[in-house]
Amino acid sequence: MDYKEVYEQWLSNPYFDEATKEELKNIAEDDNEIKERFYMDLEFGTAGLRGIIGAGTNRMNIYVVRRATQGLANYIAKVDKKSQGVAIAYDSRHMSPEFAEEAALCLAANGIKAYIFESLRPTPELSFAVRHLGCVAGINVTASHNPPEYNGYKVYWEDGAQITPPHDSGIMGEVKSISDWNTVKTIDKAEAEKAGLFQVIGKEVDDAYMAELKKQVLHMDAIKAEGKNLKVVYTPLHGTGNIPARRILKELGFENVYVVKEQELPDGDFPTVSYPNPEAAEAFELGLKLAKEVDADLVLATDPDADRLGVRVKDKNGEYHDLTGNMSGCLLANYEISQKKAINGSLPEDGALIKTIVTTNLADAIAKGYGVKLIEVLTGFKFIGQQILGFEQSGKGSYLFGFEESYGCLIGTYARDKDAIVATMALCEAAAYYKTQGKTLWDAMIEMYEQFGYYKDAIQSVTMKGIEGLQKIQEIMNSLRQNPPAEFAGHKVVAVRDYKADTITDVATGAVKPTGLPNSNVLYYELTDDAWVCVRPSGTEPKVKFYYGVKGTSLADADEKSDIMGKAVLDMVDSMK
Ligand SMILES: O=P(O)(O)OC[C@H]1O[C@H](O)[C@H](O)[C@@H](O)[C@@H]1O
Repeated sequence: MDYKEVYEQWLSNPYFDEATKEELKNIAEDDNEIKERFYMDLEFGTAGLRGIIGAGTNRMNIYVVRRATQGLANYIAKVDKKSQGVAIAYDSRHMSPEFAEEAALCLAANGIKAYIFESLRPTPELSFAVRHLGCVAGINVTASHNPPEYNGYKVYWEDGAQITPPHDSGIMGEVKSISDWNTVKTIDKAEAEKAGLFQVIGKEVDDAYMAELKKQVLHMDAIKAEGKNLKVVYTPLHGTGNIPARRILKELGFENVYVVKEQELPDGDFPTVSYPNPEAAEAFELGLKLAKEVDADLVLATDPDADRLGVRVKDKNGEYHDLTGNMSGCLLANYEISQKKAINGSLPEDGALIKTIVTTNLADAIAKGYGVKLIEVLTGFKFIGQQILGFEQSGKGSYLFGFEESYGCLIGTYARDKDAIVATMALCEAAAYYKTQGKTLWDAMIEMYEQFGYYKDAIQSVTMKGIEGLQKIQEIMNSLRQNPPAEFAGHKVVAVRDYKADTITDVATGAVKPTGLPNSNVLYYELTDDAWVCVRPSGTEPKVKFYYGVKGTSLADADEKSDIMGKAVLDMVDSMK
């Protein structure tokens, strides 16, 4: 069926409600809009479904949510795990509670018990809840850090991580095979409750989650000594972090937590930011203003579903420094690994630090420095979660720390997705610990660079929206594959990794070896002088991402090299637009 036919079907099928039809009738004269909404079904990307809220198969609405849930229910029935139930959470976005309830009612109609949170909760708490309640799966209605017009649907399996093979293709296959909307089930809420298939959850899971976070503290002594002195500015960016982040800090003894008032309460319009992403400088504008007023040691911002944490830290001269996800991830990796070693006397023989392929090589240097294994996975925290499961199943491997450049990390294994609440806690703990030694977090950062090398990494993203944008992104990837660059900013390409073709080609010898990772549309250039460039289409936003990294001899040298590399990357992007 072409997009026009699908559009007509939505208009004529009694299954769809009148408001949806009205919305669709209003675009009858706009062929391009009809095409954008119906030329494809919304697909699972890096982190589940993500799309603009509205009517259409390529949009987020109750029908797309129900169909995805019916596919999940069919898969759960197939693997014979219906009795375990499914946990459901949602964030502060428009339609999030509605979509969550639709998902719960679809599951209930399929005889699967839904455990649905009473109000908004962070993504990591959902991941924890799946494990805690012994559910077979989890659903989180969130579009993470995307702009306000978006919503999304993340799916978790019983280990608490977002779905990876074989469950991802199994579930997606079930969703795709639903062609008749009338096979998508739902029931009344009262009926679902009566049948014991709709259970509201809240406090008990919250308390258990908090208890797990507290178990991750390494230096309660430092918190006791400095918790009352450390000044922290925190913003939940209108999302889910407000209550849990403040609760954990308060219960541990951090007395000076200043919350950015204008961004404290949940609001799906995200009125103070155009883009609620801690990677964007604007997310910190109000936080930094408050930090200067109260002379805070650090500024923390969690994204709307509180799985990612952005960080700014004050140095001894009172200047605030931006920490990228690579920097804060390494700072925490170094703190966690060094202190576990100090406290336990040694690290587990099979301890591992896990990062994604687009994450800084400083992580490799840290792992090497502590003699622990470094594991690289594709982009997506789900692949870090998958490694933890692998350790459990094989009995080999101990998880030390895992992080990504995009501000996600996890301490401990109580959850299997990145957790900005535990990261908030650990950064405050690390700040308290370094304060007991007369150091700031920025001092610790510089010490780490001195020990392991001045690595600097950055990213340039180019937004290309709609069908045309998608094609353009494919053209960029194709053109790079056909004409491999020989150098970037004077750094020669030593090897080309093509994760789609599963090849690593040594440029000098022509020798080819496999990447060792699943297929993915990613190109990675290993360059001379420890530099690198990587290109991949985003799986959550209409963007192509250019990541790059350099290694300098000092902070200033790394900055300069990074600027030059950034310019070379931008020139390349411009020439391809
Ligand atoms: O780069 P994208 O595909 O848009 O994904 C953006 C981010 O999405 C999730 O948060 C993943 O866990 C991250 O690994 C990823 O960096």
